[in-house]
Amino acid sequence: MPYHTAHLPPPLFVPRMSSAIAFIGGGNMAASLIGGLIAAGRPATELRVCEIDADRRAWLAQTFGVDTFEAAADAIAGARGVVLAVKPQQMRSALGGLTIAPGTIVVSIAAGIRLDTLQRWLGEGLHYVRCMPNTPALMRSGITGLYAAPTTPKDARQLAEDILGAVGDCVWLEDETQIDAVTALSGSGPAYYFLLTEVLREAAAALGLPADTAKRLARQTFIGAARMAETGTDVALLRAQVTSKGGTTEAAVQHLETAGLRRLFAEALAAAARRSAELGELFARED
Ligand SMILES: NC(=O)C1=CN([C@@H]2O[C@H](COP(=O)(O)OP(=O)(O)OC[C@H]3O[C@@H](n4cnc5c(N)ncnc54)[C@H](O)[C@@H]3O)[C@@H](O)[C@H]2O)C=CC1
Ligand SMILES: O=C(O)[C@@H]1CCC=N1
Repeated sequence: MPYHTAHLPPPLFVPRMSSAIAFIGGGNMAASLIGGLIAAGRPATELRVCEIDADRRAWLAQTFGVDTFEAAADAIAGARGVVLAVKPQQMRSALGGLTIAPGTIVVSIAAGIRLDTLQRWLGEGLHYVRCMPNTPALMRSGITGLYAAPTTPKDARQLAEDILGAVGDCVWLEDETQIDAVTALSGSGPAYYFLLTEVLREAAAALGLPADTAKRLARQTFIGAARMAETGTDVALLRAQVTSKGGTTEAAVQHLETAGLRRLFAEALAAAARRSAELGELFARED
């Protein structure tokens, strides 16, 4: 001890608040989030991933320069935030026997797993945020619905928003049950869009266009239309601008309306929301 400090008491140990974020599950959604966080300026050294698949671990380490672990306990040690990013059906076993330090922020992106279930599995003393992102997160064009109980501290909400905000927009929800509707709309939504693209290109091919040409036209039409919607102009107005009185669009739209397109989508979204709630019930019954 240097001479001039010899008479002083030893310094108090003040633990430095870790800024590390650990992912449990390093699949598609985790990779999108990790890519987004790194692009947003978070050092790869602050990110760790627990992934059971060895090839995937190697890919994650090579692609992002993050530390990877086979055991969740090693990945989460000292982390400030833990992102739960395994499939819902894999969650229970991924979290089995895991003890997360009190005060840690737990951000779940799993479909259909309620906060009360997570709390029962992982215990109290943690700060939970439930999120529903979507796959355009890969292009940093995602949108995520987030919910946290009113008592959740601001810094926990902020960390969740930093993570999901790195890959797109964030929308806070007032009630956890709204996550079911978010899952039905934006969570599953990219699939509806891709399905519509498939349906349109098949229909155009049936009208006599070469398959490749139909594919190109269908894809670019949606991309172009999405860019127009991105300006913020109401899509109903954009639709009206395409729809000439007595013209071709009117003929098609009238057919879709009469055939019950709106009802079909209302039923489809209701089915997705119902499934999300059902999964919530199923997982709530798991020990
Ligand atoms: N794919 C989507 O459109 C969306 C998915 N989600 C949610 O995101 C979560 C992840 O989904 P994806 O990335 O699509 O799945 P994924 O299958 O690509 O990734 C899951 C990863 O977890 C790994 N894994 C499985 N068990 C593990 C364990 N015990 N410990 C460590 N790693 C383990 C798997 O090897 C895999 O790499 C799911 O809960 C899903 O509900 C949320 C929004 C959209
Ligand atoms: O299909 C699913 O269950 C997940 C949730 C939203 C998108 N994919």
